[in-house]
Amino acid sequence: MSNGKVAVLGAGSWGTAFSMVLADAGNDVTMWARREEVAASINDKRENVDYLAGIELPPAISATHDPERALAGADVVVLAVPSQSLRDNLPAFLPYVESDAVLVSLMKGVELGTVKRMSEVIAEVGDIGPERIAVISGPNLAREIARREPAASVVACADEDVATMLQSRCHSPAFRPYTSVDVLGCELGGAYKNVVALCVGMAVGLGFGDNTTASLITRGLAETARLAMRLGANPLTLMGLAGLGDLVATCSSPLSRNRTFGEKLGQGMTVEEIYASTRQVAEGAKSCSSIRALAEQSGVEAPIVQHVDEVLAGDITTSELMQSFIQRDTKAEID
Ligand SMILES: NC(=O)C1=CN([C@@H]2O[C@H](COP(=O)(O)OP(=O)(O)OC[C@H]3O[C@@H](n4cnc5c(N)ncnc54)[C@H](O)[C@@H]3O)[C@@H](O)[C@H]2O)C=CC1
Ligand SMILES: O=C(CO)COP(=O)(O)O
Repeated sequence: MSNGKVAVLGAGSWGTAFSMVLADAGNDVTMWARREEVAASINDKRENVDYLAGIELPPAISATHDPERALAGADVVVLAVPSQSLRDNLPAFLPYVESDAVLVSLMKGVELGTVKRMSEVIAEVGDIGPERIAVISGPNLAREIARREPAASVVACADEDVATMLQSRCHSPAFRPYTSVDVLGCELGGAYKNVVALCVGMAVGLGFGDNTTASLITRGLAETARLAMRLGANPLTLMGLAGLGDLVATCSSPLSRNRTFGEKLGQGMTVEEIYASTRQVAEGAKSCSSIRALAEQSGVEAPIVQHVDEVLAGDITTSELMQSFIQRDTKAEID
C-alpha cells in the first residue's frame, strides 16, 4: 500500500534520484519536468535520458509538464530546481499546493541579490510558516543514490514532528535519513560545500595532490562553521552529514559537478567554455557571490568564497588563488 503522494518539482539528476528514494520508500511520486520531452522520457522509456541515463525508474514514478497535475493530492512537495530559478518558478507552483502540504527543499544554494537561503525564499514568496518548510541535505551524489548505494542524509525542519514524518516517508532500503531542527545549519552546509568543492577542483586541475585538497577541505569546514555559527547554526550540524559528510563527498568525487567545474578552471578552461560544455547546474559558481556577500554583511572572514568568487569573476587566476591562500598573513588555527 502507498504511503501517500509526493510531488517532486524538478526533473534533473537529484529530483529524479530522490524520486527513486521516495518510490522505494513506498510513496507514489509525480514529477514535474520543465520540458515536455523529459516527462515523456520518464513515462514512456522509464528513464530520464537527459539527466540520469541508464537508470531504470520504478513504476511508482510518473511525470508531467503540468504543475496542477503534479501537485494535486500531494501532502509532501519536494523542490529540486536550480536555486537561482526558485523564486521565478514558485508562482507557477504555489496555487496548486495543498493548504496543509509540507514543502521540502533539496536545493543547495543562496539567492543572488537577497542572500536568502532556499527555505527563506519559499517562506517569503509563499507566506508559509516554518512548520511547513523542510530541507533535506547530506552526502547524496545523485548517480550513487540512483544506483541504490547505501547513503545517509538529514531531514531538517523547525517542527521536529514534521521532520520525523518526512524521515519515515523517505527511509528506503538504501537511504537512511536522520532528523534535525537546524534548518539554517543544514542549508548553509549544503551551499558552502559547493564553493569549497570548486576550490578543491581548481587544486586538482592545477595538478596538486592530497595535502592541498585536505588542507582546503579542512579550512573550508572551518570557514563554513564560522559563518553558520555567526548566523545561529548549531556547530554540531557542521560536524554531521549535512556539513562534513557532504563536504567530503563533494570535494572527493569526480561525480561532483562543482568539483569538475573547478577542475576545468584549474586546467585552463574559461568560465564561458565550461558553461557551454554542460547543461547541469554547478550551484557554487553562482552562490560564491551570494555567500561572500552574506559573510561580508555578517562581518565574517571567508577567504575561500572570496577567492573563488574572484576567480569566477576573472579577477585572479587559479594559480594566484592558491598562492594567496598560502602566502597571506598567518594566524592561529582556531581563528
Ligand atoms: N545532483 C546531485 O547529486 C545533487 C543535487 N542537489 C541540489 O539539487 C538541486 C537541483 O540539482 P540537480 O537536480 O542536480 O540539477 P540538474 O542540473 O541535474 O537539473 C536541473 C533541473 O532543473 C531544470 N531547470 C533548469 N533551469 C531551470 C529553470 N530556470 N526553471 C526551472 N527548472 C529549470 C532542468 O531542466 C533540470 O530538470 C541543486 O540545488 C543541487 O545543488 C543536492 C544534492 C545532490
Ligand atoms: O550535493 C551534491 C552531493 O551531496 C552534489 O554535488 P554537485 O552539485 O557538485 O554534483
